[in-house]
Amino acid sequence: MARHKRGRGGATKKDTRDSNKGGWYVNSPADKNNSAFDEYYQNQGMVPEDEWEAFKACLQSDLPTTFRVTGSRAHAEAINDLIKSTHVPSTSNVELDGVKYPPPMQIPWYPGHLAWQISAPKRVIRKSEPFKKFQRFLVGETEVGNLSRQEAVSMIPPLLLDVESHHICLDMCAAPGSKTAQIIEALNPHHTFSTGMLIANDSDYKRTHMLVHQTGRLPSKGLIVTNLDAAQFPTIKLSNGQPLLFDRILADVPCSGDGTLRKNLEIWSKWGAADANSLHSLQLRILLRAMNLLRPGGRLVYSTCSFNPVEDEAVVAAALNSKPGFSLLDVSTHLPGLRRRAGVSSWKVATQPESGGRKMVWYDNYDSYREAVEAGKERDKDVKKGLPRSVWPPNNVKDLNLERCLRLLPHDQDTGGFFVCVLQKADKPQASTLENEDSVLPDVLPIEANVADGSGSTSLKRARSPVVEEPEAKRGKADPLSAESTVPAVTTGVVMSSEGHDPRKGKKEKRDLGFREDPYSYVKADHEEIGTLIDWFKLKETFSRGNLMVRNEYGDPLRTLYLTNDIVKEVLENNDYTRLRIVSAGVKAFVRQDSQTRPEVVCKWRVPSEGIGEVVPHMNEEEVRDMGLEDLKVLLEEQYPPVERFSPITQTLVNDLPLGNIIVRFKSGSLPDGAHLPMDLISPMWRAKTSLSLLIDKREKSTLSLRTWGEDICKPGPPLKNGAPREEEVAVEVDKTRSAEVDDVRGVVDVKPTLADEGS
Ligand SMILES: C[S@@+](CC[C@H](N)C(=O)[O-])C[C@H]1O[C@@H](n2cnc3c(N)ncnc32)[C@H](O)[C@@H]1O
Repeated sequence: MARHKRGRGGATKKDTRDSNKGGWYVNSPADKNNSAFDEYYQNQGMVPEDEWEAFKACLQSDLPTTFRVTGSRAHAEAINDLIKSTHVPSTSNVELDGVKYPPPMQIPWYPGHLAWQISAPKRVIRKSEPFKKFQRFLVGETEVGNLSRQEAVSMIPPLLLDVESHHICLDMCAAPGSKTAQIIEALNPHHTFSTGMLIANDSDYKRTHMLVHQTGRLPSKGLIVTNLDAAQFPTIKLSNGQPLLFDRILADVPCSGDGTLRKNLEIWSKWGAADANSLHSLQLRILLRAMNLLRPGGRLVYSTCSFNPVEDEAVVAAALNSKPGFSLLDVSTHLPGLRRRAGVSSWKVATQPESGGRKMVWYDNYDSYREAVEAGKERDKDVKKGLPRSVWPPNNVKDLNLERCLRLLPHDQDTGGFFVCVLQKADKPQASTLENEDSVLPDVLPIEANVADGSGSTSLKRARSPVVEEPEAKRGKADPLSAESTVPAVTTGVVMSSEGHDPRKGKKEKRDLGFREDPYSYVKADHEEIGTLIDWFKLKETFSRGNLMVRNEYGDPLRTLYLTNDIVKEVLENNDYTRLRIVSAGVKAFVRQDSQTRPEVVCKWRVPSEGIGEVVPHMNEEEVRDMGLEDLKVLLEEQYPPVERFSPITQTLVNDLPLGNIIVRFKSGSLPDGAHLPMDLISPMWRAKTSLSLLIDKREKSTLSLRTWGEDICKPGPPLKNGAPREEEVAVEVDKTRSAEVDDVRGVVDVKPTLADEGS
């Protein structure tokens, strides 16, 4: 693959000049320049000539920080109001070295004005006290899931997906999960019980744990995280034997990422035409698989953070031509206030062959490219494998309504660059739907003849042998383009024997023995432990006691009980979890409090803070105990305050309570010391023999304190004695449970998003 030489830690000017034989200077990231990039996009014409300077200048400038107030929380509005009433005024008159900087501004096109942009540069944020305070607020609220740092343009695809609470959704390339979070929010709007599901998938195992981490801030009983190649996403079976089809699919595919040049500076030096060319096939295979998995009438959003038509319109055009019954949806009236450019219907294709000194070579069409390949002007391996015909505009390109695609150019609204479009599947099932899809050739064999024959026909033949360049780095072990790589149906389930023997079929199904996650099984609804916690928390009939799941083969409630909804249960019970490569499912609803071995503790389970939203709505109202803001102060100031430290009302209340986990509500209000709790707060608390403690971790406590008192009033807890927690040290147990989550993920502890991922 023709590429610019890449320095290990970022190429220096000298390095790159030395490596440059044909006059293609690759600059250091600091230069924010790449002449190949300029030539390529100036030739594409999608940035009008008279806007080139503005486009380029914007790309070379720093990207503003943007974030969203998460929408599924009842208190999203309260948090938004807090920003408006406290932080906007406090940052309104910031001046540094004679320059005035604006306060955070609401992004005009984001629904409910729940998204914000900070234009002040990082240097100013670091130096100015009001911005520093705002930054601390942002970090804390992001940790607890009230805010999500995300690039503005990256917020668009989930908004166009139009998710409702009953939808069955698939996020095919989901990590690190900023769009996944938006889909979860849309599935769980304020105060409604969602019956929908989201499968968030990524082919990179480590990155699926970023997803688990990210979605842990927005717990949902309708969530499954999987680790599969999206282009071969398996057919999921339902209990009636039918395949599961999705109402909504997001294909936010891997891409060359030149739309992120403002924050991923290393792309300046690495950029080359070959990257987009090599990604085209994978992107197309992912999109085609998504189309097969969509239900008739369903909606599919395809997006990239690349400007390149080869990764954008070319993929969409080839997909539309290959699958009848799909059309591009006109979303021009959606998201008013968002400045967007129409998708293009003509584009050019270039390569940068090494033999030509990496000079850009333009090909008008597939045939001229093949001639060059045969004449030895391109790479030797291109004789067998090279660019597919689908990277060029098809002859019927004008019939495809590609202008309905959206391209976001940075200088329009001071954002990153992005491409997005919405595909709608016709209501009536078409010939190539899921039922027969598994038996046909893999989706992206290069597409022959008809597209380029001028007929304008949407029917396509498959070529006999693949002529598709596949990015080596992205390719899995099995070549997905080979005829053997049909998409496997997942038919064995957790109900079957561990050997994967399917009694219905009388044949053995292969399991993925290399997949090292623990199994999933449901605890019997009449299990004694379930009965104990139903009695203890006074859970009503509305609580689905049959939907508590554990991570062991036998359904034993040993350490953690996860709650799922019915559709997730159906998927888990009818499909082999190793074939689906399920990394996590549901929400952590109950955790065993093992240090509490006293006989007086009737129920040894507690609700972790992530389970509160799913458990509390099913409790009898009187089981949620009210406490005052002054009690909250005591609980934050001390880790295990003795009962005598609390208000007389609270002392009377707890004296009547047995030992164990109780759920408390602190009413919104104010204190004479200036504290203000803007919304009711429901939290798990442990009633020990002589003390009380909040069952939330230190970071959550600090954030709560910052929000309510404007400062961190939490004091550090006492050190452990020989590692053994005392009865009062329950809060330490809370943190230990978090490390147990790391055990669950089997050694994958590197879950921090990289710079490139942030807000992608
Ligand atoms: C652009 S990022 C997705 C960003 C994500 N949607 C978000 O909003 O946070 C592309 C992701 O695709 C994943 N990926 C690459 N090849 C894939 C494949 N064949 N199947 C599924 N995921 C893939 C990468 O690991 C990467 O996490």
